Amino acid sequence: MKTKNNRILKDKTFDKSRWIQMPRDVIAGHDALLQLPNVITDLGITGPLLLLSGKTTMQTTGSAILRLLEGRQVVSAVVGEITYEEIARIEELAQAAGIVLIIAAGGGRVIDTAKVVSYNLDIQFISVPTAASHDGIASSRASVMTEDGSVSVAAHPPLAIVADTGILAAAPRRLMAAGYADMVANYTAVLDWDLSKEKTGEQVSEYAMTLSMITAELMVENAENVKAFDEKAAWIVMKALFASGVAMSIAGSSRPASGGEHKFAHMLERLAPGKALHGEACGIGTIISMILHKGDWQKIRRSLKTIGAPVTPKELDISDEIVIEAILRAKEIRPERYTIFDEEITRDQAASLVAWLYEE
Ligand SMILES: NC(=O)C1=CN([C@@H]2O[C@H](COP(=O)(O)OP(=O)(O)OC[C@H]3O[C@@H](n4cnc5c(N)ncnc54)[C@H](O)[C@@H]3O)[C@@H](O)[C@H]2O)C=CC1
Ligand SMILES: O=C(CO)COP(=O)(O)O
Ligand SMILES: [Zn+2]
Repeated sequence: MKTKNNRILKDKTFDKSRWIQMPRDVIAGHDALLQLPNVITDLGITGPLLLLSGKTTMQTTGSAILRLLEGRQVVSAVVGEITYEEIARIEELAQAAGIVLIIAAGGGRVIDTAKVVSYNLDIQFISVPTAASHDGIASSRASVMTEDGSVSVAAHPPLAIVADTGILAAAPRRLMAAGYADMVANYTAVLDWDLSKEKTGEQVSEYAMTLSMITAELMVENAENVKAFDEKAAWIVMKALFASGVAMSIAGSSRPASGGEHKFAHMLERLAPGKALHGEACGIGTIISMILHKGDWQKIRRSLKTIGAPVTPKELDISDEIVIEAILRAKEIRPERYTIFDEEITRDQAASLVAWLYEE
């Protein structure tokens, strides 16, 4: 792994200064993908490119990108699960081909993989989301699956984002509903950060908290518009996903967008792999967390129901027992991150929390 001077600076903790990294170019809207060649030219990048995509998305957006970049040297690779092994495989490929820029076209896992490889090899990357399913599109953090569960690691934010609302609107509706739920999760993520400040003295960023909270509020206010799952809806959700990513970059951690509801979601993914999309699990975690915080959980539940995101384990084909287990074991994920799930919850309490999910 290369260690450049700027990496040393970036990783160093300064008492009185902060290093915030943000994307430089953001191109969003109808047919935005067609601008990709211009974006690369604008960035002044010449040399071999690496296109990363998923199994499905390589055949659609990935292929379209290869056509758009005809005449340039492009190596392509399909990314699987996001694990350290997979990251190492892509790093070897990038180094062997002398790659100067990565283009990540896919869902959250593809983009997170590119982010980590970009950071580790000090190569820039462009984020081309194919689904409005997560708020990692712009953030400088990545979530990596390990044997001990999900870990949040330092990564590069994209140098540019090319978000084509036509592509996002054409993706399965379930994906945009998941992105919506990942945003609604910001409500309880912020409440947990505040709770941790009170209980553990953790430092918070008021700016990051406010920005994160606004994105959640905008989602709830726009539930009826998002429900259409058209390009306008993609635009609304995309803007919020972007802003939430910026909140994470300001904070220098995923804290403003990931609290106990995310710890629950990561545990659920471990206990019932492949059943729920990340955002879907976070949505259910948010309802549970809001009940624990004694906040307006019905508002969260109503808004998720409006856009068709799941609000019960049954809708995800997951048993109530597994969800109870995920509530009780959420604290095992990132124990250093204090949230309401780290307070004492008995099995009976967890069971009644799950029962509340089914209440009309
Ligand atoms: N770094 C960060 O700040 C964040 C990272 N994440 C991470 O992102 C991941 C979740 O992202 P997701 O996109 O939900 O998961 P994902 O990357 O697994 O994608 C979900 C599914 O959607 C498919 N898909 C994507 N675009 C499609 C399209 N246009 N048409 C048809 N199928 C399409 C993918 O092939 C995949 O099967 C998790 O690993 C999560 O931890 C989530 C939020 C923030
Ligand atoms: O998913 C996130 C925000 O939506 C952040 O990811 P982590 O929960 O892995 O920190
Ligand atoms: Zn999330």
